[in-house]
Amino acid sequence: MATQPPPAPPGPAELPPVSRAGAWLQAAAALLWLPQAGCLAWALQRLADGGGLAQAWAPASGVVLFGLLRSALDAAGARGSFRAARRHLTALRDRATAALAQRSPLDAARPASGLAASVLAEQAESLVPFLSRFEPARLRVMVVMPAILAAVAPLSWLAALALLLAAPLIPLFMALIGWRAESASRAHLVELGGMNAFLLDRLRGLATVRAMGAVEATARRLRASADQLRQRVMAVLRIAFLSSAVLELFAALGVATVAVYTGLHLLGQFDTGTWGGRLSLGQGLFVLLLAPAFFEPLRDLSAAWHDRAAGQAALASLAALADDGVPLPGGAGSPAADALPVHHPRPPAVEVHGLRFRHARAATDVLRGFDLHVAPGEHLALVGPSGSGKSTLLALIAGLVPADAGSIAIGGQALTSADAAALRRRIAWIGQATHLFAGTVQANIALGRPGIGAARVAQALDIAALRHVAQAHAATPLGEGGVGLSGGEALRLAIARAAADPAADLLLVDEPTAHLDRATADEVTERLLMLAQGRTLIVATHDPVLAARLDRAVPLHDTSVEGSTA
Ligand SMILES: Nc1ncnc2c1ncn2[C@@H]1O[C@H](COP(=O)(O)OP(=O)(O)OP(=O)(O)O)[C@@H](O)[C@H]1O
Repeated sequence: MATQPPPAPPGPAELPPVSRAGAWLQAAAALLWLPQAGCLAWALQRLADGGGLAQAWAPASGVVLFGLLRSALDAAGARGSFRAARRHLTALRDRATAALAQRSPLDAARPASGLAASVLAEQAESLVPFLSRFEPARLRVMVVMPAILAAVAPLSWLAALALLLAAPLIPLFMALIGWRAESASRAHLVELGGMNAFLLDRLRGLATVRAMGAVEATARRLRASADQLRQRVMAVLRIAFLSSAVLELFAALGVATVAVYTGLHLLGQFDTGTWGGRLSLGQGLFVLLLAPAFFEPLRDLSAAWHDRAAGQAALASLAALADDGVPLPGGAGSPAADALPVHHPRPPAVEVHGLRFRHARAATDVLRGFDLHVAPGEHLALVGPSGSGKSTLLALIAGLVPADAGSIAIGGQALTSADAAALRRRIAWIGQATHLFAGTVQANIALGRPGIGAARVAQALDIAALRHVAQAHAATPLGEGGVGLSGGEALRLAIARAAADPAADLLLVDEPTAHLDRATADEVTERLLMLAQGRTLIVATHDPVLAARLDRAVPLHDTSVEGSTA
C-alpha cells in the first residue's frame, strides 16, 4: 500500500521570498548610514569652517531624514523577516506533524511522545531567530561591508587596509567557534528531548512507578538528566561568550587602528595613507564614523551565530521527526480521512486472503498465508495463545499497518492505502487500554466528532449502562487518563464511544474482558453484544465465556512454525 508523501515545505537553504525582501530592506537601511555619516561629517566641517548654523542646516536635515528613513526600512525589514520565519516554521511543523500522524501506531520506532512534543513545541522555536536574524545579518555582511570599504578606500587606502585586515580574522575565528557551538547545541537539544521523553513516560506510568517502589530511582535518574542538561547549557553559553569576546577584540583593534591613524593624520603627525593630499576634518570624521559601522554587520552576525547553531540543530531534529517509519495506510493528508461517513444499508463482510505480515525488525512472520471469511453481521472470536497475532490481525483489518502480502476486503471494498481512511470510518476499535481524556463522560464519548450530538451520546450511555456514572461525574469531570473510573466503566465508556457513531458497523475489539472479575466481565460482554446487534463483530479474546457467546471462534496458531488458516 503506497502512502502519499506530505507536501515538502521550502528547505532551509531556500529562504521564503518575503524573508529575502525583509533581509534586503534591512541591508538597505544599514547602507543608508553612508549618506547619513556623510551629512554628519559635512555639517561638522561647515561648523568648523566657521559657516555657522545657517551653513550646517542643509546637511543636518540630511542626517535627520536619512535617520528616519533608516529606522523605517529597518523596522519594515525586521517585521518581514520575522513573519516569513514564522511561516516557514509553521510549514516545517506541519510537515513533521503530518509525518508523525502518518506513522502506524504499531511502529515501535515511532519517536517518544515527550521527545516529539519537545521538538515540535520548544526546540522548533529556535528556527525563528535563525531565519529572522542570522540570514539578514549574513546578507548585511555581504553587502554593507564591501560598500563601506568602497567608500573609505578613495579617501584613505591605509584606513581601508586596516579594516580589510581586521575583518577576515573575525569570520575565521567565528567559524572555528561556530563549529563547536553547533555540536554543543545539538547535544543540548538531544539532552532536552531525552529528558522530556523520560519525564512524560514516567508521568504516564506514575501509578506503576509508585507500585514498584521506583519513585526514588526515577527521581535520581531525573536529577541526573537535569544535571546533564545544566552542563550542556553551560557549554553552549561558554561558547557563546567566547565568540563574543573574539569578535569584540578584533573589532576593537580594527576601530582603534583607524581612530589612531585618523587622529594622527589630522594632527599632521602621520601624512601617509591617502592618495596624495591630506584628509580634511570632514573626510577624517567620515572615515571615523564608518569604522565601527564596518564591524556592525559582523557583530550582528556574531549575535545571531548561536541562533544559527540552535536553528540548524532544530532543523535536524524536525527532519528526524519527519523520517519515514512504518506507514499508516491512508494516514493524515488523505482527503478521504476528512470525508463525512457514509451510512451503509447492511454491515460489512470481511474477507482476508493469503495474508502475510511481519513486524518491523522482527525475525519471524506473525501471520503467514492467513485466510478468513466473516459474514455480514457475524460475531466472531479470534482465539489462540498469547503472541499468536490476534491483536496484529485486528490492526491489519483496521488498516493501521500495511500487510506484506495478501488482501483484505471490507464490505467488498479492497483495503488499500487510498481507501483505508474511508473504510476506517465504518470501523470502531475497542482496544485493551482505553485512552480517556480529562473532562466529562459525555465529552469522552462524543470526542468532538461531527454529527454526534447530545441525543446520540445519551443513547450510547444507555447501551453501555453508563447513565448513572455520567451523572455521578457531572460535577467532577474525569481526571487525566480516566482517573475516577473503574476498569469495567472505562471499557463500557469505550463501548459507548463506538455506540455513538452510527457509521461504525464493523467492531474490532481487543480483549475486552481481560483483567476484569467475572461479574464485571459478564456485564461488559452483555453491553458489547447489545452494541454488536446489526453490526459485524470481531473480538480477540482469551475469555471462553465471551467466545462461547459469539457465533464462531477462529483459532490462531504460532505461524513462526507453520501456516495458519481458518
Ligand atoms: N508493534 C509491534 N512491533 C513489533 N512486534 C510486535 C508489535 N506488536 C506485537 N508484536 C509481536 O507480534 C507478535 C504477536 O503479537 P500480538 O499482540 O498480535 O499477539 P496476541 O495474540 O494479540 O497476544 P495477546 O493475546 O497476548 O494479546 C508477538 O510476538 C509480539 O511480540
